[in-house]
Amino acid sequence: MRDGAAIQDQIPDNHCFGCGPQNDHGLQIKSYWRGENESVCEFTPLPHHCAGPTRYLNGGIIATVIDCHTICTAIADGYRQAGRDTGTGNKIWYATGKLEVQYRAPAEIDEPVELTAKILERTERKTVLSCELKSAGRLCATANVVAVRVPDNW
Ligand SMILES: CCCCCCCCCCCCCC(=O)SCCNC(=O)CCNC(=O)[C@H](O)C(C)(C)COP(=O)(O)OP(=O)(O)OC[C@H]1O[C@@H](n2cnc3c(N)ncnc32)[C@H](O)[C@@H]1OP(=O)(O)O
Repeated sequence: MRDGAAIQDQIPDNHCFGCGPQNDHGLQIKSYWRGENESVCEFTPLPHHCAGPTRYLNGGIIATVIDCHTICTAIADGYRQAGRDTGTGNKIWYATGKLEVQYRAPAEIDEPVELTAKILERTERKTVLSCELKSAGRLCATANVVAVRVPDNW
């Protein structure tokens, strides 16, 4: 279950490698709200996203999709807290202040990965989130992320 349009398709001017619709060479992940404080994302790896062994997903790609899914969730939440639809009015941006990933099991390269992010805490300047990444139903990575609000000229 997921709510509404993809968060990334509502955030303007995003050229990020992991989540920017404007980046033709990027991963272009898509995240969706699932209720008030939770969001989900499904990403299908390509063969060249592999680790050393070709059957497993590269750890940097795992960190990137977690980073982008959680930061885009923080951005969309910033708009929600301001009482606006995502992407409307003055731009709201967050950058990654902290990204702590624990790799618990290898993720299969030929299976989609499923991410679930949860907002744990929010203040004026930062949003703290947790994230789980699963592959074929198995928990492969967990993360703690601090998203810090940054100005438009960051
Ligand atoms: C136009 C902008 C575009 C932005 C890109 C969007 C692309 C779309 C999505 C892209 C998706 C991909 C996204 C990417 O890849 S973003 C690219 C990767 N990230 C970076 O390059 C960030 C580089 N760092 C900075 O710019 C600054 O250091 C930041 C902005 C992070 C903080 O700046 P500053 O130091 O001035 O902030 P502050 O001192 O006022 O603190 C504010 C609050 O934050 C808390 N805190 C700070 N750091 C940390 C930390 N390390 N751990 C824990 N907490 C931390 C701090 O305690 C305080 O909390 P509190 O004490 O108030 O409770």
